[in-house]
Amino acid sequence: MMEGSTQAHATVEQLGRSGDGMVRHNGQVWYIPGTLPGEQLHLRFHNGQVELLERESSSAERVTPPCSLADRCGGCALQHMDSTTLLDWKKDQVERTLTKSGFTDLPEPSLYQTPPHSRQRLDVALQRVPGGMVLGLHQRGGDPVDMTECPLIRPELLALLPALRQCLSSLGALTSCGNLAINLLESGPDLTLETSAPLSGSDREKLAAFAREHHIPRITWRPAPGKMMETAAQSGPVFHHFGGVKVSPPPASFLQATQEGEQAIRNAVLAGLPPLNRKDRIIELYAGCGTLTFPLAQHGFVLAYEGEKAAIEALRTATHGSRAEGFERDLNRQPLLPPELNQARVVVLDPPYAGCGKQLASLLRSKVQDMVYVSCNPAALEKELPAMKEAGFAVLAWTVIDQFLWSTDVETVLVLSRDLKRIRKAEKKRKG
Ligand SMILES: C[S@@+](CC[C@H](N)C(=O)[O-])C[C@H]1O[C@@H](n2cnc3c(N)ncnc32)[C@H](O)[C@@H]1O
Repeated sequence: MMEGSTQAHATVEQLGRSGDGMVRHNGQVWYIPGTLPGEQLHLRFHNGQVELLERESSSAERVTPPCSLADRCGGCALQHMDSTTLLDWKKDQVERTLTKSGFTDLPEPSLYQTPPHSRQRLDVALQRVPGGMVLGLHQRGGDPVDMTECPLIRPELLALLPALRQCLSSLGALTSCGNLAINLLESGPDLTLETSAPLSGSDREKLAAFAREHHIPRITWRPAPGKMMETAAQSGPVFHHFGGVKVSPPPASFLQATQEGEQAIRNAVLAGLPPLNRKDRIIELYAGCGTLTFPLAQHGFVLAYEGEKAAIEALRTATHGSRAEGFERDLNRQPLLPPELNQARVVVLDPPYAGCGKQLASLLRSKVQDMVYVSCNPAALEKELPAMKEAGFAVLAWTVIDQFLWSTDVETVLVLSRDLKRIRKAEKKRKG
């Protein structure tokens, strides 16, 4: 045995937020990737690190990962867990967050899990290696793993990867590493490429030929995240429908990860609206380019706010003839104020991963009685829910959507109200 190293046996108590099994040793907490609650482990502790020597028992919830890259690729932390148990684990996380924030006596949640082969949005790292190009997700804290298979993504995306890899490895602009975002839109895959050096004329010709051959309507290039984008190749129009309305999403725009998840979110949001007249105003915050706006516009008049210029421009262009109006606004710098919010019969919000920041306080100070909150991050919810409880809101319904299968991410739709009549009605319905 090496100096300073000790060995011990421990049982995994629970999964941590990153999906790793948690054990205790000498009063300290350790996380072991690839292990599940109840499993007994033989561990070695050395230099402040833990090493799994042997998994001595297997949980009944353990399954064989469907992907041979599962132990390396950073995309899926929990492929070794039965997916029904995984959905339950995600539900428990949200439930714990709600109860911790004071929302007890909760209604039964609705649960939804997206199937394999459904991911329509992909963000992959590119790395030049001797003889070719690696295209894939990073291993945890390491290099990208070549995506030679993936049971998560849509089959048409997987089928495109070999030709894409070949095309990208022929580009002079990819001297070392880069990034590629793909949104699979109705018009076809929409590609946004970042490269380590500028695109040459010959690179552009190669991308244009690739776009024509593989029916890729648009390939956009930018030198780095946040930098100006330019179209590198365009072989046709770019479009997608949201709630029956045709939108032309900008490059690298936000798109829900799967169509099935998008539909589950939309259904939960629409089911959570209070009774509305068509004249009633719905204020939608963080609207993107209209995923929820146009379905909502069939129930009331939507005032949609979004901070990203290109996204709100796409939304505004598509609003002609619909019952929605779009506004560009950075809701952190310039949150909607109570007098603006008070005109809404209901507020629907779908903030980014970090949550809704400064916007929340003014929302809670307003007279708004009903909200539908879409969250992709229980940790952000944990920060924000206590203030909602304090401001008198009750949870009328909650839906947990496992849109990111085999990962630890979880999407939640919360229907919140402080309208006592509506709360009582919902309670009566639930209990009686
Ligand atoms: C989770 S996405 C939801 C988008 C849309 N609801 C959908 O389902 O496609 C969050 C959106 O918030 C926008 N956003 C992020 N920070 C913002 C801010 N400070 N002000 C306004 N919008 C912001 C992003 O551009 C993104 O479109």
